[in-house]
Amino acid sequence: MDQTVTDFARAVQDILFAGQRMDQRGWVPATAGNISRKLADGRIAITRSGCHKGFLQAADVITVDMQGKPHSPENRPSAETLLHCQIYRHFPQMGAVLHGHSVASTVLSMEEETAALTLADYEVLKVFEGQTTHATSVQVPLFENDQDIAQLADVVEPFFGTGMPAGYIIRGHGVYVWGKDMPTALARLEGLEFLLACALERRKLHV
Ligand SMILES: CSCCC(=O)C(=O)COP(=O)(O)O
Ligand SMILES: [Zn+2]
Repeated sequence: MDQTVTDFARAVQDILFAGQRMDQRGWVPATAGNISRKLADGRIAITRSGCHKGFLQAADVITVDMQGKPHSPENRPSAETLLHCQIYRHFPQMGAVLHGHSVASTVLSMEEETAALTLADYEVLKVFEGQTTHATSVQVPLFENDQDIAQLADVVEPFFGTGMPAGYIIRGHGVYVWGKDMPTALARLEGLEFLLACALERRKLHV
């Protein structure tokens, strides 16, 4: 079988599996969230816009180029495709991007008045690239939500030069994480969501 077809088929499997895992944890309510995987030929396999990510079918995964243009004009890619493309352009070694809408990321980002959420002294910080100890802190940048995704991408752009270690959060919206492959991206998402849940619980204790 053609390597390209096999690679795409494997990407579809990765994306459907990731959607199920994210749905099991309540991170893709309604039709929220989107998932992508870079293909060996430089195309991006990404979820269609408006489908429930917990019940994806193979037909719900389409391909776009690095500028976010679908290879088949009749396909409507995720409304947030440009944010995925931006990550792949800045981090060519990355192979998967996940976007989820968890309660913790949504609530904490609406409560936090500064420009970043600080996660410090947690053992699970070691899930993020380059982190080797609990005795550290990770800043997760917060960006204002915007229906104009190209405009939102422009706001995020300067932060890629700062070595964002874990990903970022759009206020009142959700998280973006990435990894060299889907298992790594999923581990980062689960690690970040665990830490956000801890932070939310701690805020409840101190009300
Ligand atoms: C119902 S959530 C609103 C859209 C959104 O934020 C999202 O993550 C899903 O958009 P998509 O176009 O990828 O389905
Ligand atoms: Zn979203």
